[in-house]
Amino acid sequence: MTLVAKRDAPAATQQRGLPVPGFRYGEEARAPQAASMPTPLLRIAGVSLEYRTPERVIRATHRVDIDVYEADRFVLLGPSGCGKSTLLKAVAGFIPPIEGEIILDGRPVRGPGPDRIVVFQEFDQLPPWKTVVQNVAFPLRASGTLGRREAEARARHTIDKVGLSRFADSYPHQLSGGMKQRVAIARALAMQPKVLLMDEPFAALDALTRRKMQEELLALWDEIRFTLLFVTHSIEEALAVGNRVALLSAHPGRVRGEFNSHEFDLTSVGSSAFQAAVQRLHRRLFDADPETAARPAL
Ligand SMILES: Nc1ncnc2c1ncn2[C@@H]1O[C@H](COP(=O)(O)OP(=O)(O)OP(=O)(O)O)[C@@H](O)[C@H]1O
Repeated sequence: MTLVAKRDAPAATQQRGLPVPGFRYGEEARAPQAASMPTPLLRIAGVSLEYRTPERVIRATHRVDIDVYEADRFVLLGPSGCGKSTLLKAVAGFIPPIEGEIILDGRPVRGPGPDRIVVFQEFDQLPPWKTVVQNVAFPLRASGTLGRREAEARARHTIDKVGLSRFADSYPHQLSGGMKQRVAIARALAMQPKVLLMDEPFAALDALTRRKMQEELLALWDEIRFTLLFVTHSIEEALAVGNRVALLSAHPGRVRGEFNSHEFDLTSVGSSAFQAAVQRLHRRLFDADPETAARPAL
């Protein structure tokens, strides 16, 4: 695991598990010269977010700075209530920052848009009366993005990309959980978003199913290389799913550090290097916070 002060190599330049040119592993790793870095696809710059109720103002995040590059699997990791979901909602365009700016592909985010799609936990709840192709085509039609024929063609193309063309005319109940997740992600990818947003998508699942879903997600990323912003409060999940992890402090969320985790995947989970990384992140998350120091790694 590499700790970097600010930002790390974009996934587009990485092979999972292989060193990135210009990077060294270990605590002394340095980010390459700014001139050699591509422009971030998503820039969260000094973003503070608040909720206002008649009684009080709740600050959810405080001056968060994060750069996400194309094809990153970028994870927001932090304890419950640190503002991860709020940050994701702000990127989705549902909550405007009270200070700072969110910039996607050079343009400030001013509201929701089809260039940012949230994949919800309920990927197991695809409308059962629609076939896979109908499920994937539905948002394209409902949003007025494409007409019937074009939507079906795009849906079939995307279903092919996620490796489900043999099941295009099947119904959800004929698919495994992992296949349903692929359909849900295909539905999002068919909209050709710039970033996929996932908020604790596997939190409600049992350990085995969760692992299967994580495998499916990573396999899909290997094939398609979409850009992912993923929220979790599980340190293990963050290290296994992400190539970069931003650690947020307890309420209000501030970035406590950024970690390069692309040397890990699900096969590393039992390794001593992985466990050492978990411990290090755990200390980093909780050490300076006596109230939460006693909490176990999730
Ligand atoms: N609609 C809301 N109105 C007022 N306060 C809110 C609202 N939603 C969230 N909050 C507060 O904002 C803070 C951040 O909440 P948020 O849900 O973003 O945290 P989180 O890190 O995603 O937590 P968890 O891991 O438990 O989902 C918390 O203190 C929470 O109580």
